[in-house]
Amino acid sequence: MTKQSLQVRVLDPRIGDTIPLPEYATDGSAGLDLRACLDQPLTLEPGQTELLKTGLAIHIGDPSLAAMILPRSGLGHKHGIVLGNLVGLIDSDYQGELMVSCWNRGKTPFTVEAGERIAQLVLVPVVQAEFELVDSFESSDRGAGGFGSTGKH
Ligand SMILES: O=c1ccn([C@H]2C[C@H](O)[C@@H](COP(=O)(O)OP(=O)(O)OP(=O)(O)O)O2)c(=O)[nH]1
Repeated sequence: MTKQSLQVRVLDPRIGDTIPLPEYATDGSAGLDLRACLDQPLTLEPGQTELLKTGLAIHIGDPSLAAMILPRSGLGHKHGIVLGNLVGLIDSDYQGELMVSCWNRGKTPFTVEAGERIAQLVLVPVVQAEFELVDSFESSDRGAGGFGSTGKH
């Protein structure tokens, strides 16, 4: 499998030392685990949202690519720790620190430890649209029917 080269800057000396660089957990993993680059453990109370540093910057560079920050399933399902922005979109020209908005949507406090895996980063292909203004569309099977128009729900 061909891998996409990705420029990464380490912004905190602990990355690559006490906090591992992001890595794919298995050969088939789609996401790179992002870790919390914290000075001390941080307790998120129920309903609380905090923007957490990762200590890393990436520059994707190619506008036909982007990256998405997605929640980790176990953290979200078992502990209610998801993303305050639901999904983070990293533009190909962004060069700042990767930040993770952590939201405790659960009912109990959750403590994030320094170096803990808090989210995952997925590289995705992007096609930019160029508008072609038209007065009407060619007819299609669905037409303008949306939101449950094909069945009961
Ligand atoms: O979870 C996230 C989401 C975004 N970003 C960075 C990368 C992205 O390229 C930049 C801007 O994100 P976005 O365009 O979603 O933010 P905005 O609120 O629309 O602000 P802007 O005016 O900066 O576009 O912030 C993160 O580090 N983490």
